[in-house]
Amino acid sequence: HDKWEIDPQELMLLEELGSGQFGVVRRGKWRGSIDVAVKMMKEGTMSEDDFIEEAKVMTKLQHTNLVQLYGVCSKNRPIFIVTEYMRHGSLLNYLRRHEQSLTSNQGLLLDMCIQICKGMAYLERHNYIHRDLAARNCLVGSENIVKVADFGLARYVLDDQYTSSGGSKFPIKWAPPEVLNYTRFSSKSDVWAYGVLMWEVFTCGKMPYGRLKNTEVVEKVQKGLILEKPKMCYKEVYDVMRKCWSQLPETRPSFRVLKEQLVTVAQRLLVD
Ligand SMILES: Cn1cc(-c2ccnc(-n3ncc4cc(C(C)(C)C)cc(F)c4c3=O)c2CO)cc(Nc2ccncn2)c1=O
Repeated sequence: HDKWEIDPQELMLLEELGSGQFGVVRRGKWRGSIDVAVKMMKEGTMSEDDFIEEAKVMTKLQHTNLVQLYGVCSKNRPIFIVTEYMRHGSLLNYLRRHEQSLTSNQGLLLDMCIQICKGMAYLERHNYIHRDLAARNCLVGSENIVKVADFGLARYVLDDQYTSSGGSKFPIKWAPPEVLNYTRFSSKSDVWAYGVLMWEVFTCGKMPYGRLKNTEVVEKVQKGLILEKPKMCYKEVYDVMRKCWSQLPETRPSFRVLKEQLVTVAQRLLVD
């Protein structure tokens, strides 16, 4: 019995949550009571057989700050990917919608960053690379729980506009020099993206580098230009962000080290 195979008859599909990279995603109920999100994979968007193989590994990645993959319905087409449901949707939309209340609450913003860092430190420990970490790919649940979503899925996207660094959908603004030049992904390229994600959090969802075109960002990043300190961000927090943007991957801290630094900063700031 394949543990990661879900019987579609045990699923009840409810309202649409949005349409992501691979097609429509709907809220659902699994076995009558478990809240789930169901991705219904549009044909031709993903290398399905490779993904189904990888799903066996992904279901084993379990952490409070990772959106849990419950399993797949792979016996018919389109295939369904069934995950944990997060009621407040993407972190990017959440930041933009709650900007007023969030600007005065640095403690909460820092806590969100620490939660994501914990999820990423778990992936790092398991030598698992996200490849598209950004606020749009994190989700918010009840009680300000934040989780990393869609980790590792980038490997199965068939759209070259997304996969090639020259493509229109490639996440240039979250990519370090070694990814821009050689598409060399690693946990340290995830760390660079995490620094940009921290910047997104402390600007309540602004677009990094504003209206600069991707080509201009590539040039500036390679020259060592980095994102400026968000107005409402403590200097100690910005100092951590900057470490994520070291030109050389080996000089960037690991997520394990980042988590310790952020917790220390939080303790010092929130005591005062
Ligand atoms: C689990 N989950 C997923 C989603 C949801 C909905 C639509 N598209 C997506 N997305 N978004 C982004 C995305 C990105 C990728 C990359 C390979 C990394 C490029 C691959 C995906 F497959 C998705 C996807 O499916 C999601 C994210 O997987 C929304 C939820 N929740 C809510 C709640 C309220 N309103 C809206 N959504 C939720 O709980």
